[in-house]
Amino acid sequence: MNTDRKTLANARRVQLNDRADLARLTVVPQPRTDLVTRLATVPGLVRPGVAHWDLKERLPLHPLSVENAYGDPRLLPDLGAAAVDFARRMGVEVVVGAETGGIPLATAVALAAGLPFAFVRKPGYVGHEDHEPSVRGASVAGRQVLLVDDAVSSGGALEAFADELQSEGAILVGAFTLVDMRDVATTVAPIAQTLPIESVATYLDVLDAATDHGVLDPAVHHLAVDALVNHWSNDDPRWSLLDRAA
Ligand SMILES: O=C(O)c1cc(=O)[nH]c(=O)n1[C@@H]1O[C@H](COP(=O)(O)O)[C@@H](O)[C@H]1O
Repeated sequence: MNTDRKTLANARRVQLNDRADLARLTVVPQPRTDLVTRLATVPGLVRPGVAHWDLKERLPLHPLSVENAYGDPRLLPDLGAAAVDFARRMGVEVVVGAETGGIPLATAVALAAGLPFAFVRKPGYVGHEDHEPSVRGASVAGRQVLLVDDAVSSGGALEAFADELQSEGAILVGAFTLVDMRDVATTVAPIAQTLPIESVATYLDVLDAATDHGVLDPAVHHLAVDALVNHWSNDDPRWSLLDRAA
């Protein structure tokens, strides 16, 4: 018997007719630590070198190329499945991907949860026409939505996407991201302090796992975390130690 037929047979046995219940049976929960390790060891996601904070003070020392997670088609469904419990708890009716990095993940979440999918275009993106609708896909008006993005840091993007969704009449009940960088952000927008947000890993979790699995050198990691957590100033003499260690 193939997996789908087995799932259907189980669903009948326990008298589950609802599509969402059926989807729940097909989700294979993974210990979150395995998922963090898989994420942190995706080739190119954590770069071994050191870079200082960018001008907006948003990107930390090891800029992550989070979108590289989408280069592994076996990883994406498991990342999506990680949001299913959260979506249920929040009473989500539509999963909305934030352009662009949130869209593949949101697709995986919607499929895993058996929920409708939509995406919201990045506000102010050059090349968009003003008259184009900002939300595409399933209708979000009057429905409880989960916003999915690849990362949250200052919450600036979250705030802008929330405004777009609100203008379409959506009820934003939570956000799901791959990496939560609020742990190293210098400022966090009010919405990112109050909206329920669940993520696969924090930024520091990713660095820890990358170090444990040989992607990052432990000496670099130690100094980098110190710099991040204690917010070294730009003229801190310890930056030269970090440069030498890298
Ligand atoms: O394309 C981006 O805006 C982007 C580039 C980048 O290098 N890192 C990065 O996190 N982002 C996006 O920036 C947003 C998170 O940053 P905050 O707006 O500071 O929370 C998310 O929408 C990310 O997709």
